[in-house]
Amino acid sequence: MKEILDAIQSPDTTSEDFAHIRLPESYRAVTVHKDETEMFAGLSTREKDPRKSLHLDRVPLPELGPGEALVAVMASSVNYNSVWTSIFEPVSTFGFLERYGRLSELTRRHDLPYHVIGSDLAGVVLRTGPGVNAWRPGDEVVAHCLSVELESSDGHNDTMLDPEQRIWGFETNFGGLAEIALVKSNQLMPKPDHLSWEEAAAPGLVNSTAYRQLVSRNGAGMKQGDNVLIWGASGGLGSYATQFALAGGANPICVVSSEQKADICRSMGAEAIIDRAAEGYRFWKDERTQDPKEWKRFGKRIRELTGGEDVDIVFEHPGRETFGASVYVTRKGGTIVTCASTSGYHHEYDNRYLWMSLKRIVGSHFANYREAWEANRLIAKGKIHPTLSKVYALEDTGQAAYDVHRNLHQGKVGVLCLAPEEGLGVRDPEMRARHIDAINRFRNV
Ligand SMILES: C/C=C/C(=O)SCCNC(=O)CCNC(=O)[C@H](O)C(C)(C)COP(=O)(O)OP(=O)(O)OC[C@H]1O[C@@H](n2cnc3c(N)ncnc32)[C@H](O)[C@@H]1OP(=O)(O)O
Ligand SMILES: NC(=O)C1=CN([C@@H]2O[C@H](COP(=O)(O)OP(=O)(O)OC[C@H]3O[C@@H](n4cnc5c(N)ncnc54)[C@H](OP(=O)(O)O)[C@@H]3O)[C@@H](O)[C@H]2O)C=CC1
Repeated sequence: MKEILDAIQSPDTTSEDFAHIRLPESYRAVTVHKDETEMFAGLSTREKDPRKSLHLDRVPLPELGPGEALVAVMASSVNYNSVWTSIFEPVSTFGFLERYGRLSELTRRHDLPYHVIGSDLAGVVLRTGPGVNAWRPGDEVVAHCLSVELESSDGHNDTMLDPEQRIWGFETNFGGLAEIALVKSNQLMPKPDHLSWEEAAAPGLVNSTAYRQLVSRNGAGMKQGDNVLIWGASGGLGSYATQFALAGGANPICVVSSEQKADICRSMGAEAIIDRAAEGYRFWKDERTQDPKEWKRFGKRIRELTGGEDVDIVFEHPGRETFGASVYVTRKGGTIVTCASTSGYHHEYDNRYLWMSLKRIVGSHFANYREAWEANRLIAKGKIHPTLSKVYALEDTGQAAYDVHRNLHQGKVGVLCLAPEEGLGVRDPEMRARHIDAINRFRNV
């Protein structure tokens, strides 16, 4: 591994050198174990501790197949899907690996008693498999997390609709929280030159998801002037949704749960901010009963902030706890676009407010290659910035996932994999200098 790291850090290493570099037989990777899927049985979601289930193991290097690439991972980031994996909710990810393993001889590699997790990376291509022409050893890359087979016609208008669509490092093995990752070559995109490895690894999954959910015509198709209600506006998804709304001439109404988070939203340029903790909204009276008076109080607050207007788009992901309110506060003809259900996946809302006011609920999930590419291009052009707050060592990934699970973090939490320290990998210092305040906005807050 030292030879690989030295090659990456030397400016003189050629693609040819990378192509001939010796690959190790094994590498260090963050895993969950199949024989531990019941370890949290009987505990509440909150009590399930990722620090107990995430392991740093040495695992064998997988064989490289056609259309694939092995990438030396310099840095990765924690996504909420890794939290779900680590607490074995809503289902154990080993079911995904078993199902994928049944597909073909090649996919059988993924069905193992351990799952190498992680759905983001920034690093360097080490080897490419047969049929890969667009990428070469030595290319500095980030990887998006859409894995598709594309053997069916269904996915050929929009690859997210492929019946064999999977999220890499969640529904496939050999993910990015490791020293080496296995990806399909159509997951690769150029690493933005002005960012360090850990900064480049931070946006990927959430930036692409927020782009499809909010900006793309496959999602809400946001336009200039739209009022956009953004739940968790300083979190992983929300910190990018807020930037897209501002950059696209829309008006974000940012919901957060502390004054500190409100300050971060202000520093991004948002003006309309609701501190849900300070204002004490209780959309549910008890486990089964919602309180429409609270939806109305929330809607009034939005109208105060917008000069009397309701929201065109709700950027939804908390799910059960907020969904009834989200449907209520959307304007006539508006859109509730949802990609998750962090607080519970059985939603309840009053359907009269949906049909009588001609509102739409749109489901959105990750992004196709083109959408991920467009989202990454905006990062590379310095129009949208990483929201990295804190960086952990690979061996501390359990703590990093714990922070995200307990909502102790801001923006994104990074993980150094092969990178020995933060700040490496910047290839365009001039451009970086122009954007340094925005790049560092979330650091250490
Ligand atoms: C990028 C980051 C993203 C995120 O972070 S998202 C958040 C994390 N993700 C999650 O929380 C989602 C985790 N996944 C799940 O919970 C489950 O994954 C799903 C609920 C999404 C799906 O569950 P399943 O059991 O895989 O699907 P089924 O459809 O209930 O069962 C599969 C069997 O049911 C058959 N079936 C499907 N549709 C129908 C139908 N309409 N009528 C009859 N049968 C149907 C299939 O064919 C198949 O059958 P056969 O088992 O024999 O292969
Ligand atoms: N389908 C897809 O493609 C994707 C789905 N996801 C899913 O989206 C969800 C959020 O992911 P991500 O943004 O990265 O996570 P984060 O934890 O980084 O951010 C979520 C934010 O939501 C807010 N929040 C949490 N719980 C509640 C609640 N009960 N009510 C209101 N607000 C709440 C919090 O902000 P605050 O406390 O400040 O209000 C928090 O910062 C996860 O479930 C994840 O799995 C993520 C990416 C892609």
